[in-house]
Amino acid sequence: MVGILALQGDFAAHRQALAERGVSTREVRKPTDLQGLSGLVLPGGESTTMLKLMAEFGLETPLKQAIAGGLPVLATCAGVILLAREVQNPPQPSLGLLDVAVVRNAYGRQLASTVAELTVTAPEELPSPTLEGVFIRAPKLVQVGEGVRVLAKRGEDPVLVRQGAILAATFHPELLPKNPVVDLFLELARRRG
Ligand SMILES: NC(=O)CC[C@H](N)C(=O)O
Repeated sequence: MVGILALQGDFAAHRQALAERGVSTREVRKPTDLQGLSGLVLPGGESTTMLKLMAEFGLETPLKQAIAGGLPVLATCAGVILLAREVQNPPQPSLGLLDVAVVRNAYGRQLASTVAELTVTAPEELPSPTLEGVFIRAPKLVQVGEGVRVLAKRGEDPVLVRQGAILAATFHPELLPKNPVVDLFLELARRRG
């Protein structure tokens, strides 16, 4: 069972992407929803709103514990901002579980949203040399720690990274059919069992 943080944002698109792969999902809104999961999706949306709701629903500490305990995670866009060690533009609190610094809204506003071709830099993790990525008011990773592996880049910018069982994309793999990033996350979740 894969959980999807469903406080705000595009959790329904993730649900759909996983349903297409025959994976059952549970919407996560309260601490008990985290029980018995093999993976967790932190969707895109508005990270500031998600932070507020996380605090309101008492989810912050249990989420932090579950992820620190090795629960495989697919974080997309705002989800990456929630996990980052440092958030800029403007600074805001975060769970600090992923050793990256991010600048919010770094590729321009909603109208500058785009589909870009990405170069895969870890061929043993992703099958094809390129990927498509949908960027919507996306954050930029401006610093990536030593224990964080860059799996794909947009130009020179890292846009898909992995740290242990955390897979983090500044774009939206759930919005394109058959995106291999979702499959890689499911592989991590399967390994966890
Ligand atoms: N598509 C997204 O998730 C955008 C993220 C949003 N701009 C934020 O800062 O929280």
